[in-house]
Amino acid sequence: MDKVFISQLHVDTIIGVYDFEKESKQSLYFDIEMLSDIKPAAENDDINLALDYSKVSERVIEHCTLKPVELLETLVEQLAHIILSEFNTPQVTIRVSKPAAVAQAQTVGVEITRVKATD
Ligand SMILES: Nc1nc2c(c(=O)[nH]1)N=C([C@H](O)[C@@H](O)CO)CN2
Repeated sequence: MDKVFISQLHVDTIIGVYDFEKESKQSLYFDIEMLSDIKPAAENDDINLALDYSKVSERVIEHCTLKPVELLETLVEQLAHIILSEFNTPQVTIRVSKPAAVAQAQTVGVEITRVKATD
């Protein structure tokens, strides 16, 4: 199937295990890939038939700045659930990077792939 993707979506938010991390925002970067049949949107040239990456981006930013969590794992599981339940995609892969977390590394993070539950 085709994919709609978002690359390096930047969100500043409170995230982390340690006390000092709960006092100031840190940068997270999201790479998101969503399976999508793009043919209906392409054939009709209609945004209403497309998986709108702008709306997904807005929703991710909104959620990240709502209620702080400690782990990247918690955040990406929440986001995968939101994307699969609110948008027309059967599978999402989310990779989140936290570049300031480990000084000796370029970046660190977590990646998950989740599929929509079938009835
Ligand atoms: N697998 C994970 N490991 C770590 C996380 C995390 O969210 N997932 N978080 C931290 C701390 O918050 C760290 O970012 C502070 O430097 C450590 N390990």
